[in-house]
Amino acid sequence: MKKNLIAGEWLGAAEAAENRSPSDTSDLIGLYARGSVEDVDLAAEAARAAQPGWAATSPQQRADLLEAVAQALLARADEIGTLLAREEGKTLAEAKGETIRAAQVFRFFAGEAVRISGEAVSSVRPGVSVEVTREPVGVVGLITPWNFPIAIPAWKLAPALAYGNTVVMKPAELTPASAHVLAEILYDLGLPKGVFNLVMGRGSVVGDAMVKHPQIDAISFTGSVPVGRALAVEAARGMKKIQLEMGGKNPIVVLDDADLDVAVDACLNGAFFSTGQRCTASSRLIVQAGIHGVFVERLAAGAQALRVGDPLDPVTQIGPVVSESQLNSNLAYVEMACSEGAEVVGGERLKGATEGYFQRPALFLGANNDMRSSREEIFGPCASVIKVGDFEEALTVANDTEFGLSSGICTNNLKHAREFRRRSASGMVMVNLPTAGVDYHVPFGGRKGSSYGQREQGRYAAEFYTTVKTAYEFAG
Ligand SMILES: NC(=O)C1=CN([C@@H]2O[C@H](COP(=O)(O)OP(=O)(O)OC[C@H]3O[C@@H](n4cnc5c(N)ncnc54)[C@H](OP(=O)(O)O)[C@@H]3O)[C@@H](O)[C@H]2O)C=CC1
Ligand SMILES: O=C(O)CCC(=O)C(=O)O
Repeated sequence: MKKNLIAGEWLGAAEAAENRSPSDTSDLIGLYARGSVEDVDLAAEAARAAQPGWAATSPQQRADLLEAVAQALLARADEIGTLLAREEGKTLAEAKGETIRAAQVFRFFAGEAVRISGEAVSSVRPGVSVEVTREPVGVVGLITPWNFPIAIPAWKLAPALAYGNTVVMKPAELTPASAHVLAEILYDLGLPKGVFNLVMGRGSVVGDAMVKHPQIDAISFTGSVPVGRALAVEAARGMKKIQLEMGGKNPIVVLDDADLDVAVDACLNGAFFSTGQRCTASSRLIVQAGIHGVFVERLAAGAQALRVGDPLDPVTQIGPVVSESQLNSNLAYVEMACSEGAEVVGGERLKGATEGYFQRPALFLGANNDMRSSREEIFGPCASVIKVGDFEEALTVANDTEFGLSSGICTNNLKHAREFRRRSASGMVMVNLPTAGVDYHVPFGGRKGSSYGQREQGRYAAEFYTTVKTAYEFAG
């Protein structure tokens, strides 16, 4: 059994969860400890005890540690990428890319650790000086999803450690292996005990205990809207800081003047790569009438030509869906789109060489924005195609959603590109690019029902992982 890392020790558990590959259910990756409420207690206490010491380390020590993690991830990118592809199902190229991205995140925050700064401000009172500084929040709880099993832990953990916090982390039970490797790397690098604690297990047990724990000061969560909302209520009860990254129903507008190749590539990539299992996936393709016919023809041909299969086979472009329940949910949305009047192309379950959860990418043609299949996040390889008359209608439809994570436009018209960037009600806007696939060093997050609290990633991560102190001094 792979064990939890709590207070610097590897601790087993009474129960273990099987980690099986979604592309081959006979491939048992391993048994992973299923932690308990008591494990959360131990981890939170250990993190609390370790926090003052960790905050007192020099920025250079923390930077060196984060840089060493980056190097370890890079040195093992092939091995970790293969493990990640096996446990989550994204292709080997995507999984290796994600591992490298995790390393880049650690390297970025190694730099940030030595750049923590404040402000000296003139007081309005004579003889008084004012200084604004940043301090760690304390103990942070990180609850991470299955769709980016190493990058999301990395972009929560690296800033947490860089700014002097200690951590209790719970990865998704579907994909604990990548997070476990991260824990092994930190352990092998000799991180002081209690600074980083890994508690694997069920969200309803471990995650729930984390958000309720009095020794955990802040929670950073990525996952579904219902769980995120429930955590926010619980965090408010305990007066904890909280940051939520949740769903999306991200639009790409394709205008008549778009470069057809660029638009088709952006939509295929945004909608279907990583099996559509990205909160930034392009799930609503909003297409102007003049280009609609030729665009749909090219898009449908492209979607049907995508090679679905074993993520470890280098020719595969689309891996399996992550789990049977997610596949069943996707298939129900395919049926729903059909019964709502859309013309469905693809979307059926595929038989692979192995027993896995393979699904052909699905397009819901002739959809409108009122259909449930166009409004609810599916989180699979499914995209609605919605025809519109002009730019204004496209923008209105794009913004007509309870979400607001990422949005995109394909156009060669500078005025429309600029207008879209200005008036899109989303946290991230892409021009001639897929809505998914973001840089690691700039803020990530959305508006409306997609996100809550401060932004993740880049320098903006400091807003969540630090707290500001304003000090006044009278020099006499
Ligand atoms: N924004 C995003 O990137 C993601 C969005 N999603 C959306 O969520 C849907 C369902 O996916 P799912 O994995 O079930 O998402 P969840 O929100 O259930 O899971 C995300 C994380 O939260 C944990 N969790 C679950 N329940 C609780 C709880 N009561 N208290 C604290 N933590 C909890 C999970 O643990 P565990 O899984 O171990 O039980 C996991 O670590 C997807 O179809 C998709 O729409 C999913 C993943 C990522
Ligand atoms: O699009 C990306 O690069 C990141 C997506 C993401 O963070 C997510 O799906 O949770």
